[in-house]
Amino acid sequence: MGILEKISEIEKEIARTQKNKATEYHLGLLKAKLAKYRAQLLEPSKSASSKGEGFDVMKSGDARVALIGFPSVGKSTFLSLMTSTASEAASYEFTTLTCIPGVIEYKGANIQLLDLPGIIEGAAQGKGRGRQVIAVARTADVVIMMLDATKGEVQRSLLEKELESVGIRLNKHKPNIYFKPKKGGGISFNSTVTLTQCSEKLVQLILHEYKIFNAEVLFREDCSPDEFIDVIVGNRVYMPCLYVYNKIDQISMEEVDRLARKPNSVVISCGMKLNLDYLLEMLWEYLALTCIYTKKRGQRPDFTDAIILRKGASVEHVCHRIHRSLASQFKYALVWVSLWAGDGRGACPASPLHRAGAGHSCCSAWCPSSRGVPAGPHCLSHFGIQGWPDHWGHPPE
Ligand SMILES: Nc1nc2c(ncn2[C@@H]2O[C@H](COP(=O)(O)OP(=O)(O)OP(=O)(O)O)[C@@H](O)[C@H]2O)c(=O)[nH]1
Ligand SMILES: [K+]
Ligand SMILES: [Mg+2]
Repeated sequence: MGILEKISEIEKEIARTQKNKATEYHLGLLKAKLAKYRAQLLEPSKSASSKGEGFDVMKSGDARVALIGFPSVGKSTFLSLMTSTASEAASYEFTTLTCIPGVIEYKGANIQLLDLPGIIEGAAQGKGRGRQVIAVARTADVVIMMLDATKGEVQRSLLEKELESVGIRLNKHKPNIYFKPKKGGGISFNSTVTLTQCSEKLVQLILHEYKIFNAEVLFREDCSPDEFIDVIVGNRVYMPCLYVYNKIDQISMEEVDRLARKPNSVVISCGMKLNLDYLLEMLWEYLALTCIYTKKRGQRPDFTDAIILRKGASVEHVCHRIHRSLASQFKYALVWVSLWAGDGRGACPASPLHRAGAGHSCCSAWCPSSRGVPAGPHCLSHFGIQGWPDHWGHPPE
């Protein structure tokens, strides 16, 4: 039996096994087996590596964002709109066949945006260019999962499943489990919290499946067996993901409202340039970047020249960015925190959007001020608005 068949056998068995106390160990074991086969599947075969051609785009700028989605959801249209790079867009599927990089300039940062071929169900197993696309996704700082607002929710769960199956964990944090394989001494198991999903016995069974008989395990969080397996397997990528529903010009305002309220989601129309500036703000937040400006005594900082670092960066990081030898001779720093730069939301004078005075006249977030009140056209910010769907009524002033 091939690996694909083994995987599908196990998946079927998991599906038909009722989840209860009596089957807990059996299910745990099945999941461990499944993770093992999937890992085998992803081991680069010699023939597959040669197919990576054209996808080896150099990382550049302050951060990298990958566009993942089914064919014809508007990924290339989006790249052409947000960057100075043109990527061919057309109404037929698989217009884009390779990875096309562009640069978004925002708040003084250069964000590399990667347009990629559409992926389909089975991508992780090598259908279409799925494997290469997913390999690129793993190198990104944030994934934008672009979805067609006119199509059903199933596209979202299918894509999530594809990414899950290759070890990409979306909007999840690394499980707080300490795990250290040892040379001897058996398995020592401890937890600092009450566990409701895993037990010592289950942990042992799973470890044995991986032929690990000596290890130290400490649960600091009430994790599931899947999360524990992730820790053993190791090479998981924990990545922020923004779900972007495009083509909202084609759906009703009620539907737009429903989609916009989903977690980690933004609604846009590339065709009519709706809500793109809000998307940029969200992207900035998900990238967790921060602008740092240096200033001379008695002078204002130069807001057009930022040092871009990840949030949480220290003064030492800043020193290293300025010059390699600075940190070792460093004495002290005066640090100001500016409110508009601090939360990444306010009007940043360095933002090309704000400087150009584009849009942003109405509330940019999805109606944070009108909880419970149905959303309307006033909730959408514009990015040089290019039309307005008639079926939404009057556009905002
Ligand atoms: N109505 C509407 N059409 C859009 C919008 N954005 C893109 N399109 C159209 O959708 C079609 C597909 O756009 P592409 O940008 O080629 O989509 P893609 O995701 O790059 O497609 P592949 O490269 O084939 O995977 C084109 O005909 C676009 O004009 C939008 O906001 N509204
Ligand atoms: K297309
Ligand atoms: Mg495309």
